[in-house]
Amino acid sequence: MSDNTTAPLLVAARGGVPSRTPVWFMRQAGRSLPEYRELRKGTAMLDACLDPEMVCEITLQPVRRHDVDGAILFSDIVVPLKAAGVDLDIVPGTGPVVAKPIVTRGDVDALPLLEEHQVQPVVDAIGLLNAELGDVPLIGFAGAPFTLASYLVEGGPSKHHERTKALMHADPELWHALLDRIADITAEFLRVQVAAGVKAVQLFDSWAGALSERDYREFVLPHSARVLATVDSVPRIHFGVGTGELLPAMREAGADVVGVDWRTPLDVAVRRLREAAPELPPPVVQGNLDPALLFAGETALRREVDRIVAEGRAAAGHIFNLGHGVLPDTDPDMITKAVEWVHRAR
Ligand SMILES: Cc1c2[nH]c(c1CCC(=O)O)Cc1[nH]c(c(CCC(=O)O)c1C)Cc1[nH]c(c(CCC(=O)O)c1C)Cc1[nH]c(c(C)c1CCC(=O)O)C2
Repeated sequence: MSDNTTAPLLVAARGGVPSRTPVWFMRQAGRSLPEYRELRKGTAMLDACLDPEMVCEITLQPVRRHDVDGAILFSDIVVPLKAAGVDLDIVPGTGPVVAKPIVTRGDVDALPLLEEHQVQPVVDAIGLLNAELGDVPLIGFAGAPFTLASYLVEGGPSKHHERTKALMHADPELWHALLDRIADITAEFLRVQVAAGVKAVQLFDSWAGALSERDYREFVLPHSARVLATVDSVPRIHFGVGTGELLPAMREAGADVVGVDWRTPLDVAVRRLREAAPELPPPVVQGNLDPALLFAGETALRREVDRIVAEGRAAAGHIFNLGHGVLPDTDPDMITKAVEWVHRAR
């Protein structure tokens, strides 16, 4: 098995010069692929996530099909909560739904911690994957404390996160106790993945963009920082949606690579990161094709790919990705083409 030290994704993540611009797509494994839909027939999402052979096969599907430079472990941000014993499910078309949302101190104290044996199927899947993947690095991931807290407090997906923000401001002590507990679970889940052999990790704080920078720094950053500090032996990617105002703070939390959504051009993101922390090494970024542009036809898509590769040159390293996940109705051939164009762009 290779140690992937020359894999373009890992070279770029360290700010080096890769042999080609590395590219992978968030949600590359999943509903855009007919072979995924076929395999998942009759198996619930969370059951699939805890079946090592299925996790291995679904993780490999986009690697075989698209020639991407990274494999993202097929799982979900709520898997460690479910494995630890939280009563929740992933409802098709809705997302994670929690049976008993968190309201009181008693609810927080009752949140279980994660024990390694509870995610043994994920450990087994990582073993199977590393035997199959060759030089393509496997990326592990977890949901960040704020995004997981939003599901636990709201009880499901939320547009405005009003219960979450109300708890944060009305009872900061309870809020910090909750995030502390979630950070323990998330940190343990990432630690287990790294020990099992993932080569990089991504911390998804998908909904952090709902916060002001002030609230992010006070109520979220210290907890995400504690999580990221536990996995400093591998490159750490930190991503959220709508986080143009938060990019320097998200880097400060301990990111080696800052994920950028499509709203902020990469050269602008790099300038913000540099200006906020001139003492740090030049920034490395990941992003940031708008997932909707995979529907725009070849001419428009190619133009966008070229623009993003050019803007990414402002960074010390650039990992090409979407600005958020692949949409379910995406034509997989457009993903394959986008990957080809990223690799050819000079
Ligand atoms: C917020 C969030 C979730 N899950 C995740 C996030 C963070 C990333 C983001 O911001 O999109 C992370 C996630 N979820 C999934 C992956 C797999 C790996 C990959 O990126 O390819 C990853 C990295 C699989 C999945 N997770 C889910 C699916 C779809 C379920 C299915 O195929 O039956 C997949 C492939 C379910 C899920 N899980 C979640 C949602 C909102 C949904 C969609 C619900 C729906 O519309 O049906 C919560």
